Amino acid sequence: MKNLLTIAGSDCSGGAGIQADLKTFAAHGTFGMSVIVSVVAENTERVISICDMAPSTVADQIDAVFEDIAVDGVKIGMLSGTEQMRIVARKLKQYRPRGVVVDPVMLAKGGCALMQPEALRTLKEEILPLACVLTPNIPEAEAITGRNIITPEDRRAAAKLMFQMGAENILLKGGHLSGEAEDLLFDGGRFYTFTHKRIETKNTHGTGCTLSSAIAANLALGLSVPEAVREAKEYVTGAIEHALPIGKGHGPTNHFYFMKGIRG
Ligand SMILES: Nc1ncnc2c1ncn2[C@@H]1O[C@H](COP(=O)(O)OP(=O)(O)OP(=O)(O)O)[C@@H](O)[C@H]1O
Ligand SMILES: Cc1ncc(COP(=O)(O)O)c(N)n1
Repeated sequence: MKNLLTIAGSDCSGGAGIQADLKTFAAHGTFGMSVIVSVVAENTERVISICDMAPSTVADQIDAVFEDIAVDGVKIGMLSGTEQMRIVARKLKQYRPRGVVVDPVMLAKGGCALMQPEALRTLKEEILPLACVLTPNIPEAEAITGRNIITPEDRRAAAKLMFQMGAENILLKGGHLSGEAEDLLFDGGRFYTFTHKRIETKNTHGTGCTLSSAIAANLALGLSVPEAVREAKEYVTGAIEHALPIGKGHGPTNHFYFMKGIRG
């Protein structure tokens, strides 16, 4: 059994954040653990409030996991502010886990900021270089690189820039493009594309969380980065195809669509 840790925010409505990550880890047959960095009161329609954990509470949770359990992979999601980023960076430098996937979460679907804008510099300087795989969507990549990303050439240039900034592999997600949902991977040498036709649905709450934790699980299970991304793309596509019409807004991805009776 591989042991996977998510360091992220809690989504009480179960569709994104820690909850999506733990469901993804379970669906990959791995043992999921969680360090809660922020408690987000949110649902499929809106974010009501965000309560950040004290940095010492984040540090204690990370210590509790690493002093006791062998960690085979880590996914980092929502880190709301500079202090939370600094403590996570310090602890990961101390424990040096393999296979860290960083999803640089900035906004919820409804547009609410999940990362304070002034934390962008710390994200770039302290979190991004920890990434074995960095998984920005297009607006996140624009914020990180400071460039507009419109054409396919812009996407390749942005990926190269994020590689130079210290991430080992960059997966630039295409959920925000029009047309096909095409994700672009750059490993410092080659580009790979992973494409699926766009699924017409409003139920896309937690797609980015699902994809990044599936990549972390696949890496821990021994796949190479391109294989881990290819399998994770298949997983998230299925989870969107069968997404659940739960709630009044953007319903959640479905992690158990292959199980009898849990269908969208
Ligand atoms: N409507 C869709 N049809 C097919 N694939 C999609 C669709 N929307 C997103 N995806 C895929 O889902 C994955 C997550 O991409 P996306 O760009 O939506 O991430 P994100 O914006 O970070 O997610 P989140 O909204 O959870 O923060 C990518 O592989 C993307 O191509
Ligand atoms: C705690 C938490 N982490 C991440 C997201 C992003 O997911 P989405 O953009 O699908 O709402 C979220 N809404 N909440």
